[in-house]
Amino acid sequence: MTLRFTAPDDWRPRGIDALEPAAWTALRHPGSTSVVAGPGAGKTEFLAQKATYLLETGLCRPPFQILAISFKGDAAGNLADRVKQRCPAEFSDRFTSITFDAFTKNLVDRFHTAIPAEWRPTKPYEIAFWDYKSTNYWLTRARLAAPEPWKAEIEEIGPSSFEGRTVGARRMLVPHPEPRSGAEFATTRWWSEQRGAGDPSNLTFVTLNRMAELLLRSNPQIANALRATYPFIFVDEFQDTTFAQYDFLYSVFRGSSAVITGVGDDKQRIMGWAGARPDAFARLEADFHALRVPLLFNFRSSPDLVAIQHVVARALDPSSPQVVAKTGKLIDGDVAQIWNSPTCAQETRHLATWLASDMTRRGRRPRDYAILVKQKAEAVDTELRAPMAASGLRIRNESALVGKVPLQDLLSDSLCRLVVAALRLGSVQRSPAAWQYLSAAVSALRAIPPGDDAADARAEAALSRFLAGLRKDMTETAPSAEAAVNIAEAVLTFLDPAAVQRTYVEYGAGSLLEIVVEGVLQHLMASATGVSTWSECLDAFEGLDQIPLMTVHKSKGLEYDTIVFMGLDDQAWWAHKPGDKEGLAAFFVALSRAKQRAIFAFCQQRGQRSKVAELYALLGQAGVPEISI
Ligand SMILES: Nc1ncnc2c1ncn2[C@@H]1O[C@H](COP(=O)(O)OP(=O)(O)OP(=O)(O)O)[C@@H](O)[C@H]1O
Repeated sequence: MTLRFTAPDDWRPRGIDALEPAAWTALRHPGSTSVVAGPGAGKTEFLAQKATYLLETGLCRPPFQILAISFKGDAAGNLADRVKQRCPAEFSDRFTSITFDAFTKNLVDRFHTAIPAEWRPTKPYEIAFWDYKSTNYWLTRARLAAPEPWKAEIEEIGPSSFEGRTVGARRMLVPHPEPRSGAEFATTRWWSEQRGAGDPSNLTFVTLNRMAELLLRSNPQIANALRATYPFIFVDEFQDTTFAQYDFLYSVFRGSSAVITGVGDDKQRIMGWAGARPDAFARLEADFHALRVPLLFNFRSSPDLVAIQHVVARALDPSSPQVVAKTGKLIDGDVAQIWNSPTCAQETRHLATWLASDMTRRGRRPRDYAILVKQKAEAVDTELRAPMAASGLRIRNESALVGKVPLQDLLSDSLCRLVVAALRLGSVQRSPAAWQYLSAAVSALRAIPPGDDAADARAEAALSRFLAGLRKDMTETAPSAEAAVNIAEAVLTFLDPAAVQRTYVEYGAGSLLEIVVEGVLQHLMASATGVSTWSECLDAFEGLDQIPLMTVHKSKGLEYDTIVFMGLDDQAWWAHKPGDKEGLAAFFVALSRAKQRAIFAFCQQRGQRSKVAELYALLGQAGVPEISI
């Protein structure tokens, strides 16, 4: 098929009215760019437009591709969807949107035998997730095993930052030198144990990042192939780039003709504990000669909320520019409030009744709201269930793990979305969006070349036959955990896991697919229990009528009409110290998820507010009223 390209000067944004002038500068700049902009500036949208521009103008022409790297699966999926909506398939199929972890894992899986033997893991290997407690225990053991002079240094290493900072900042070398410090001793031991202590190897994603960097450093021909495939690299949320991830980009693309576009906001840097570099943008500008372009619009929040955000933004960075709100205010009364309640029972009861009445009064859906917490979403989940139920509402903890995968990540996973689309089509006669999504995916899974209409028609006919059978089964069988497993397995067999693995780059040859399948089955079984129709089961699966509850960290990149931040007190913010930028940034992230309204709930029974006094002072400075509940 011959592609028709648009002349760059004639190209216009797709799906939105316009781009702000600075966004045009960043879009057209031929070299690397660092696009720094506040919340709601449309950074993700900018990447979707830039991808469309490069593909449709032929500045990125076949066989070259764009590699877009995000940190979370839902962000990667969201960006891929936006590009698909904005540009035709013959262009968008050269846009790869993937998480950093999936990308590096995929390289390790594909080129396993090219990893130097000293560090090569078993095949297959397991994915390891370490929590605070077990990392702490591991560090204690490492300290006891360490030579005397290094024990004190290892004792100083914090369990939360060990992987991100200590391990992530070091390269795997061949031959690996003898450690010269406590940090090197602990790092080498960490890798050696993950690789070799058991069979199979048990690797964390940071270790996989490091192995991928080693793989490419030791195999210039693979690195060259990667550079030749992807002349354009996008990185979303660039402020969260870890030492390990930045070093991967540096090692592979520095000195090549690769054009890197990093977008992000230093004021939303809340991943320092996980190893995010404090100087990611500065490094991009120095190492890749990136042009810095600030964006100055906010498309998300109403003007009054943007004014409150600006007070917090200035506390984080006194040079923060005043941004222009492009969305109007749609509510009456305060756009932000602090609620002060004497007891937890009083607070949760008030919240539930207020949510129910606000939803009715404004004709809003549960998913227009989000309850945010600093941590321990499970505890708030337990506390809120009964009062919410009494008001006819349900909440769901999106941070909860389903098997090995957080619910939020599961729902945005490609395979999970395909299963849901098929089950939706099995439970109702018509769902054009689900059909379109599924039939396009089936065509990709069956590897049908673009333009082969006869093969497409055959694949569609097979899909229709499969769905007719599925619909019959779902009509004849009432939802139950057992029935849910049976129908999900039928869908998975039809999709063909091997084809899924070949088609979706994130699954590579490793265990992610199994983790997702296990999560889908487990969550579907739970959703099929206590409902009378399959549609209700799928609504429960997707949480359509449930108010999401999540940590601030999980809320990054998302937006809601109204956010309620619960637990703005010393107890929930136990680690916060006045002046701590990362805590203030978390507060800023929470506040800036709101389109129309932000509520901060303080309960006297939960804790004091001396450590967090500065956050209340900022709200006071911004004119946010405090209401007694
Ligand atoms: N040029 C534009 N015109 C109209 N709406 C836009 C434009 N760009 C973005 N939007 C909308 O504004 C909202 C915020 O965009 P987006 O999520 O891309 O912001 P962001 O900069 O990534 O925000 P954050 O850093 O807070 O996650 C979205 O609803 C998006 O659809």
